[in-house]
Amino acid sequence: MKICIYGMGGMGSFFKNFFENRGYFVKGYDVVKEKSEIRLEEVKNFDVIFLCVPMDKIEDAVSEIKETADKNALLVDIASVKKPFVKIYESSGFEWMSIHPMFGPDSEIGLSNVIVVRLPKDERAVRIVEEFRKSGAIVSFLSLEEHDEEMAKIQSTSHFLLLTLSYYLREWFNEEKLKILSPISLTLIKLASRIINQDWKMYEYILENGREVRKEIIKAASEVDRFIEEGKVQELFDYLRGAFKNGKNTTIILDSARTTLTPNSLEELRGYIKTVDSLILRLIEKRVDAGRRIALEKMKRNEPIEVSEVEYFKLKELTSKTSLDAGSVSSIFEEIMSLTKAEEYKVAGVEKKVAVLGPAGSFSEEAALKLIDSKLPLIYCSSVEEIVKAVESGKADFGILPIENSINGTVIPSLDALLKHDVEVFAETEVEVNLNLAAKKLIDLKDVEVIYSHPQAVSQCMTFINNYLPHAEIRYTRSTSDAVSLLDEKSAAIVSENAAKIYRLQILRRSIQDAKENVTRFYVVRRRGGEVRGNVTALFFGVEDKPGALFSVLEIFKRRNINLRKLESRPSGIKLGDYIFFVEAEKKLEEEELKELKERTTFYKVVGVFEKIDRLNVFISERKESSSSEDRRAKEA
Ligand SMILES: NC(=O)c1ccc[n+]([C@@H]2O[C@H](COP(=O)([O-])OP(=O)(O)OC[C@H]3O[C@@H](n4cnc5c(N)ncnc54)[C@H](O)[C@@H]3O)[C@@H](O)[C@H]2O)c1
Ligand SMILES: O=C(O)C(=O)C[C@]1(C(=O)O)C=C[C@@H](O)C=C1
Repeated sequence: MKICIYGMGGMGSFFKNFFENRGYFVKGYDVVKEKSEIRLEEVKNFDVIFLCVPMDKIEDAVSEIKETADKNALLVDIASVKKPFVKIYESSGFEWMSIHPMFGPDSEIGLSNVIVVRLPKDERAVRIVEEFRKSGAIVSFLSLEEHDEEMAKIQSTSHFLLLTLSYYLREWFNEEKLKILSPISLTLIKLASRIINQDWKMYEYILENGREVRKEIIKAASEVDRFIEEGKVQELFDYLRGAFKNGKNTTIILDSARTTLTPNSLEELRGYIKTVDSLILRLIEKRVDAGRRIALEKMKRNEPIEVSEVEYFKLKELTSKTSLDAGSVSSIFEEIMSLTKAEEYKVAGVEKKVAVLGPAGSFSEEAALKLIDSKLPLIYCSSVEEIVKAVESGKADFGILPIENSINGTVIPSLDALLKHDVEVFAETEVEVNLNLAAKKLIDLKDVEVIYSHPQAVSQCMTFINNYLPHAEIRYTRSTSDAVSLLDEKSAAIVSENAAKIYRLQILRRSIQDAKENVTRFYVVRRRGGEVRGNVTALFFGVEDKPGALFSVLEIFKRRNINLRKLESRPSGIKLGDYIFFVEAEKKLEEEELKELKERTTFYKVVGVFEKIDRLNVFISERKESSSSEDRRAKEA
């Protein structure tokens, strides 16, 4: 979906950033050359046109668009009132949708209201609404007539009252008066100034739309006056409380109004910073509170607490909005997000975090689910090295990495990461691997032009591919579930059943792996220093480059009657032909054996002594037993 923003003023720039940050191709056109990124003729290359010109320019803009744009383009109207423009859109020949963003260009989308006034049966329109919803906006629906009626009550009233207030105070008010204002009057005056200093034409449309309402307000003012004159203020308050119940949480509004002032002396500047600091603190508390509620929702949905893509895009968006040093701004928000996550983990009862290979639907996730039964503690990493690093740095308490598959053998990147980094293998588990060919829709195998998957998964399915998909091109991805994001109508992915379910794919063929008995073994790693259990030792060692060097090490195991489950060699990375060996010895090696190893090797590194496990405790003890206690906790909170 290519989006053209037609009119790159306040709202136009807002929508350009909004869609660009969500990965869309967006370009802006404006009559003012400096603001324009494309020429008018290029508007024809776009399939959605957001009309962001002032209301008095809508008619001209639609005529211009009619001359140039593709007739299949979708027009998006964002005007503040609707009735005056319906005919223009209806006669334009374009499909059109109409929304009203109930916020200004300087606002944040989260919890902002977006009113959908006309939603055609068009995939693009639905997608636009979905983007708002996904960004935390509150989306409501009103008909065209209802919209203008409601806007008279909503916008015409507040603008009329603020204009009336400033009109009344016009001769009295000056900057000196700021020193004696109350927080409420300061807030109102600041809001009035905001309106007065914007484009009057937009307000003219809005105020005109509220002709009846204005008369009613004047009447209401004299009724309120009568209550006061007759000594019935309590009655007035009681009466109004019926409708306006909640006055809490308003201190932040009043304190924020003070941050719009300009301090002068050093003392005032320090006072200003104090107010800002306390606002930041209160806002962080509110943010953490929202995180706690998110955690409850994640518990219900069994979703991980940590969502690194959300964090990544958040930091990207935040740093793009400021001229402050991007690194410092990122660090501050990373810290704030850590605090939020720590509280989320507390609410969910997660004591230990677990790094797995992502994204969701990978076999590593399946191994984790087998051991933990919950996705809450999972941190999805994009490579096995990232898993090991997460454990090494303390970001995760445990890491689950594939070490060996019954068909493909050793997972080399896992070995390399274990050699390079300092973590301890303390457990292992096995997962049966069932691979399926899946696509976005049910298609014939002969129509599959591309197959996406992880190299290991592909090599496990070569017989099937050679027999049924010899014509298809194979493209490798970082994980089986990563393949899903690349799918189009003519491609298929080799994925787990879990991934097919998560990503709503159609399974074209089940169990396509060569050997029906297909098992992957996973290591569970932690930082060094935990209690040692089990009787298999995993270790690396190096030997001198001379005849019999490897034999002399293996001789130790033979003589001591220690069976080796595994023997792998990896290039040392120092010079060609120089190798490092990895073994799994079926014994917890003792001092004596290690001493002998030391004598016959150039180096050795024990990566762990491990046992087979089928549970991994990661929740605080009281929560461990059942998911019904999880439900209870969610309800209590
Ligand atoms: N500003 C708000 O708070 C707000 C809130 C909700 C909805 N809206 C609606 O958004 C629309 C735009 O408002 P705004 O505040 O962004 O206006 P704006 O004045 O900030 O920007 C309008 C832009 O349109 C350009 N323009 C004018 N005529 C043009 C033409 N014929 N072709 C191409 N570009 C042209 C101008 O150069 C300017 O850059 C209006 O319909 C308004 O009702 C505004
Ligand atoms: O958006 C969420 O899912 C949150 O839990 C909030 C939040 C955050 O602090 O911003 C915290 C954890 C996630 O990793 C992403 C974001």
